[in-house]
Amino acid sequence: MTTLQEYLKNSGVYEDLSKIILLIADQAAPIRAAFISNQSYADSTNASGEQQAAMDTWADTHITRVLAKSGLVHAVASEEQDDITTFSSSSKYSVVMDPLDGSSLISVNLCVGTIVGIYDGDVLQPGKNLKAAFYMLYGPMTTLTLSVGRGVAIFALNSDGVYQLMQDNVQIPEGNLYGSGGLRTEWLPEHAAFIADIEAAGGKNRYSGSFVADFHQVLKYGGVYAYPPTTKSPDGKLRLVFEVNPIGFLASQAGGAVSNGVSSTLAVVPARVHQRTPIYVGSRGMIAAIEKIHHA
Ligand SMILES: O=P(O)(O)OC[C@H]1O[C@](O)(COP(=O)(O)O)[C@@H](O)[C@@H]1O
Ligand SMILES: [Mg+2]
Ligand SMILES: [Mg+2]
Repeated sequence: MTTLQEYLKNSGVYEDLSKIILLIADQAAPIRAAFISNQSYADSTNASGEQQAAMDTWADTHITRVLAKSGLVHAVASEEQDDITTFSSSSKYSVVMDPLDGSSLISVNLCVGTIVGIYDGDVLQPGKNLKAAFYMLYGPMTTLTLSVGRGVAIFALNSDGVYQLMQDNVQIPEGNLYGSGGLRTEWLPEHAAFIADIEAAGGKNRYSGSFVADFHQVLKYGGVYAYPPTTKSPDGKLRLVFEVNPIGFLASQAGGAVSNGVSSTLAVVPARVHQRTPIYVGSRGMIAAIEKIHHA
């Protein structure tokens, strides 16, 4: 059995970066334990104007507090915080996070997760500069899907509270599952044509309302997750910094791709911490197909 600690050591990851990854990964257990007493939806909204779930703020406060105490990072940018939080630390690392992704599913006990990216330097960097990207997925198992720039590995938290390696060198196969956000009546013609082509080829709709869960299915089975531009929201719904970059980095490390429908989002330099972007992420063939439609 290879543990997360051993994987990081064998991958030659710098000690301080490993410590940050291990520290955040270890918050999966307290986050899972908090669900039962944080089922409500607060009357507060986040910087994206979305109603916050009690678990959104609980996970955000908890992880931020743990990172502050550790002295291991100099800044955190969170989906649930208006501004970047800075710490008096000499660390060169900063963290971007969606502390709880899939918030609408908390009260129906479906799969949600925590998405994290780690930079050397500040947080407003393109996703291709990430030094680590990972997500914890709170499902039947607690899993951690991670890349430190040497491919993608999946770990599961075992009964001893140790993350054990389940799969290394994960590769996204070509596949035709699709999950698409947005109201069908608000899709733009290019997206509608893309989905129609997938369905005509026998593609199945797999969309749960949790980006991190839907992506994990695409990572394993192939296909595409999309939150497209719509007539009401030309930039789609997901945030570039906290959601699209870490997951897009993982997809690219697993032989897949990420795009805004026209080109890769990994090269985009974020102008604002909460900026949204349309996203298509998954099998290379799927991303090539949507970009071909836009370039036609
Ligand atoms: O309810 P919609 O519009 O389908 O949006 C669902 C999408 O929104 C999200 O819940 C946004 O993430 P948060 O839950 O972190 O806000 C994604 O996880 C999910 O894919
Ligand atoms: Mg999210
Ligand atoms: Mg969230």
